[in-house]
Amino acid sequence: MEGAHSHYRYLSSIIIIKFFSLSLLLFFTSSIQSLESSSEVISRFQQYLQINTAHPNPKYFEAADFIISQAKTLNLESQTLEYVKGKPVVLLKWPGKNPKLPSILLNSHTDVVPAEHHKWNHPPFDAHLDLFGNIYARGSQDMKCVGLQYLEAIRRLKNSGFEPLRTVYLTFVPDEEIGGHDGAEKFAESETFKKMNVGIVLDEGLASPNENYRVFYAERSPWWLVIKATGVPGHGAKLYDNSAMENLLKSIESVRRFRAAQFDMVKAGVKAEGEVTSVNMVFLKAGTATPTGFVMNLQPSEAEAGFDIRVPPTADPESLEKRISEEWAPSSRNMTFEFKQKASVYDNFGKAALTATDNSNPWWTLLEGAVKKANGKLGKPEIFPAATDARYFRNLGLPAIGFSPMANTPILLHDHNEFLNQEEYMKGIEIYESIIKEYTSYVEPTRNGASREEL
Ligand SMILES: CSCC[C@H](NC(C)=O)C(=O)O
Ligand SMILES: [Zn+2]
Ligand SMILES: [Zn+2]
Repeated sequence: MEGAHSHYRYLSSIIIIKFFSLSLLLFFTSSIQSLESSSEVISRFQQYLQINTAHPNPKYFEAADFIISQAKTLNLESQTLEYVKGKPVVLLKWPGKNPKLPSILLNSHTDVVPAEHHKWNHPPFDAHLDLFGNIYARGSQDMKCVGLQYLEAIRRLKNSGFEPLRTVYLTFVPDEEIGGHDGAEKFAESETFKKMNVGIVLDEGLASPNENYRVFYAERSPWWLVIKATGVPGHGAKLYDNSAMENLLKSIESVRRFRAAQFDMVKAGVKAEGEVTSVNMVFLKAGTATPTGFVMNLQPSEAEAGFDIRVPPTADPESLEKRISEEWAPSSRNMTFEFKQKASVYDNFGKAALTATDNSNPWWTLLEGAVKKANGKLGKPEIFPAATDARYFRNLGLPAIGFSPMANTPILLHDHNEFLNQEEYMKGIEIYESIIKEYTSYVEPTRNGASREEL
């Protein structure tokens, strides 16, 4: 009896051991499989990063060919629009089951800012993957990551058999880094865009050093101001009023007082970066130059300075214009001014270009829900401090949300050694998978509670 019992125990332990080794084997096989597929995903990201699309000579057609080849593997419709020669806009389409419903536009730009190669630890177009999983490349954060994450999310959805109700469009646009005038601006004004019947646009955001993704509902308008002073020239040893330098310095003092007051509100935590008007002097031009240097004993008759000003959509642009003409460049002090760029804070209908972040905007609520479902956390919605292509869509009165899913990542756009960790990149794909699923499945409810789709 005793022997039979121990024999039974022996057999059952063998069965248990076999069961565990089989599960272990299955576990490792599936990990290896997912490791393989994630390495393919990362390798596609590296390929895109390796295409040098830096200004002033971006390889736009190489980037377009790469995107189109990816689109083919996904069975997406593709077309290349060339509003300006040499500047392709690649438009991809994943048709929805109900083409009458407003569509979703996922936008990204293909260009990147130049890099000072010798100041990087890894060459900026090698897309080097280091031991920590960090991928170093210009564009890894701004914003080739987002462009390919959209595509990888679609790949996963397609592989799972998902079919969207709404149509998804993707645009890969040129020239964002130099203003977007020959890219997103022309596209947003086009007949093609009108026919797409877009309901919501997603565009770029910024990395977040903490666990909360940053998300943007508006942006500050760039005003690039040049002020010029003229004045009486004279001997460098003479004290007199109304020299060009003195006239310009009075303006600079006034600008600095304004700047400090705005910055103090940010420092005190009263306002966020995007909620104040920033002004930074970006050049100073004056003096009488000779081949051996500036003349030191001559007060020049002309002096000028340039300022990068960013105006939030919540600011009063008229009062800032008044300040510029009365305090920063008053004609009474022999001053003139011109704008190299002056984007309106209003949309085409004269309203502040803001995308609602409450339940009046279903796309906002859906985004919040989708990020949560994918185990991501959103920070408080912000005003983007600089300019993105999203402004061209908001100007048309469309909702546009700036979002680049990069948490726990230092903000390195336009910086040396820009990188993104591969795990963060993979997590971002899951986030977009969730967003695209929610967005494309959304059916607008009607007053009586039924959905428009049912009617
Ligand atoms: C004014 S067009 C240039 C666009 C650029 N965008 C970013 C994100 O740096 C900027 O705000 O300076
Ligand atoms: Zn960008
Ligand atoms: Zn940029």
